[in-house]
Amino acid sequence: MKQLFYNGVIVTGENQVVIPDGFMVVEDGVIEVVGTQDQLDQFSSIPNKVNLKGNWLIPGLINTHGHIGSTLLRGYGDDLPLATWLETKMWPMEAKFTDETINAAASLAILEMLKSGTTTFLEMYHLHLDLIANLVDTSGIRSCLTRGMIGLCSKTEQESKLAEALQLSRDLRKIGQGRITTMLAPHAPYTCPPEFLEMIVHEAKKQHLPIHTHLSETAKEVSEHFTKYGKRPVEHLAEIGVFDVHTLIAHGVHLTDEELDILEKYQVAVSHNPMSNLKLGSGIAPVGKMLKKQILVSIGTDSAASNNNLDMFQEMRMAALIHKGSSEDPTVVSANEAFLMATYNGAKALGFDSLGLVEVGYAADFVIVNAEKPHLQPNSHVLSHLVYSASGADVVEVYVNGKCLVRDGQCLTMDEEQIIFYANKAFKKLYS
Ligand SMILES: CSC[C@H]1O[C@@H](n2cnc3c(O)ncnc32)[C@H](O)[C@@H]1O
Ligand SMILES: [Zn+2]
Repeated sequence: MKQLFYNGVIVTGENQVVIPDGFMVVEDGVIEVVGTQDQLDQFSSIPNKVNLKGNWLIPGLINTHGHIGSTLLRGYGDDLPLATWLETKMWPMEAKFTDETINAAASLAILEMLKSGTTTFLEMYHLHLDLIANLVDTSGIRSCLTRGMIGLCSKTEQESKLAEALQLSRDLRKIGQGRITTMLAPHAPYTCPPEFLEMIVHEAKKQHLPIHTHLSETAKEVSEHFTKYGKRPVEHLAEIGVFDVHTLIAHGVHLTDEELDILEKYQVAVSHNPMSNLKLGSGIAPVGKMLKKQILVSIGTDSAASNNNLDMFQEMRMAALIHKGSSEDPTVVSANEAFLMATYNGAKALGFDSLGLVEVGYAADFVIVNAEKPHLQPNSHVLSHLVYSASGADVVEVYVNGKCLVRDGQCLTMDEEQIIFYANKAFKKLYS
């Protein structure tokens, strides 16, 4: 089906050119034409027309790191450092999770992400990934699903976790009409002994699967790693061969210049999670240095338990602001760089081809932002407003593969009232 979107402001291409009087033609989920209003006559016979009414049409946002399975732990365990938070709050609670908890948590998260303009997300989780995949399927969102593996267990258990991850990888890719991809996800070097990481690398190479892992999130974990192994985590993973396959690391807060050189050499991609890093008191990632080195930096929210929301506009804004403050240099992470990090860089980090831009030949994953909001006036500096002023609450419509998933701020594929009811019901059961 051909669709014509006209009378809009379109943010297009890798350089984020703003077309003030733009239109776009989509056919079978792919962007076919992007042009200016004066060329519109040739397309007037297309029967399915959407008047953008001067609103802004931008690429869908891409969240490259999170744990939507733990969304019901939002607000539980605030104001703690990572290790205490994981050991005394997250892990004991996650041990009580049932399929009902995961369904409620993941539905709530997908609803929140779609309504705030996220069209693709990466999930690292160890429980009921099959249920999460079904929600991806029915909601229409796009996802990279990774079965998180903690290797603090016997070799037999490690083998069974890896076997499950490989089986899930095969099965989940068949769901969601091509919208689901997978990676192998060792949780972190401090929860995955070297022999377990070697097993994972072996399979990743054999199955041509990328690797996703938490890395160097806190100073504590890095210093404990050095005491245990006599080297820093990045060197450790490089020696084990993790970076021989495409790797996306989450966080990368505590990295030396030598470690950044290694990440650059192996073209390791980074998911920058500034809000979670601030909330857990982990620190500020050296993103300015990463960008100078041409390291691919994308943006993730981490979970609602450490953020505490999944709004990629807010995350993008934080990514653009925080490095200016910490380096006392306002040129670090420009609005254009932050926007690219939240869109096209995310697509590349997750290994999706032809995704993350409003450009001919790209998947029609896009978002329409209400240009009439007071905080977006005067409405001429579109990219600046998108990064420094907008939030997910400004999103009015969301499309994935050309299919409308959110219209007038309402999700068409999910029952909001029911999801909120079940989230609170599951939450009460969990805490009773
Ligand atoms: C086994 S994969 C999921 C596992 O990761 C935990 N988690 C959530 N946020 C973080 C983080 O910032 N660093 C490390 N681990 C994290 C989550 O609670 C699950 O147990
Ligand atoms: Zn995480």
